[in-house]
Amino acid sequence: ASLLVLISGSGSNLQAIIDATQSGILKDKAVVKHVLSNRKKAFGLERAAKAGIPTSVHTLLPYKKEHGDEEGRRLFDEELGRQLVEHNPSLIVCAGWMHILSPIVLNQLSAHNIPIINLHPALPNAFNGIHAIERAYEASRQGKINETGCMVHWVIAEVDGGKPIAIQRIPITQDDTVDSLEAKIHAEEHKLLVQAIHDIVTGAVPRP
Ligand SMILES: N[C@@H]1O[C@H](COP(=O)(O)O)[C@@H](O)[C@H]1O
Repeated sequence: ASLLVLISGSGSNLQAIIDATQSGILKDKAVVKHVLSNRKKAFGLERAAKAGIPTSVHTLLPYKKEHGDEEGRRLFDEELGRQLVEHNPSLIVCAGWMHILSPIVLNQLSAHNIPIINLHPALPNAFNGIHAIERAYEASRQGKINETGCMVHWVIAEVDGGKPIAIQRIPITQDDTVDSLEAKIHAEEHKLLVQAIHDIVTGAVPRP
């Protein structure tokens, strides 16, 4: 199976996928065909280059500058969808991709039957959107929750709202700090994402 990975930052989850395709559970089952970032400075691009994986950068700002916010975003999304379809991967993986995928992009992908998944550092419908780890930590300090987690889900237009594929619950302890909680979540994410990709490309998890 060919994977196209979307990133915006450090790429530690991309690295977990690359390692798994080279010597882990994805060996001979999947390859990372291309890495696309919406940020030029994303360290994940260096990780991909080091692994010999083709990369590209597609940024929103030039579109906004030339066409204004709304039209710029629409044209950015249309071009993003066109590029993703052109690569024609078996599966698109959002691994730390921080741009909301609009129906403009998702409709192009479903028209070409290309499935897309996302990784989110919280449990389903608990802390959708940004700063999920910090918000979970704050809620735990207020005694509202004592666990959080991470999930891999199918992408739909509702941010982090798609059907979960895999979930990992993570306890929040009294002596946790935001940093220790973040470290716990990232460690689990690396395993959960690789396992979810494995289960999709081997057919253990049916496509939506
Ligand atoms: N959306 C969130 O962004 C983070 C990306 O980490 P990295 O893969 O860039 O290290 C992950 O925690 C992911 O859940």
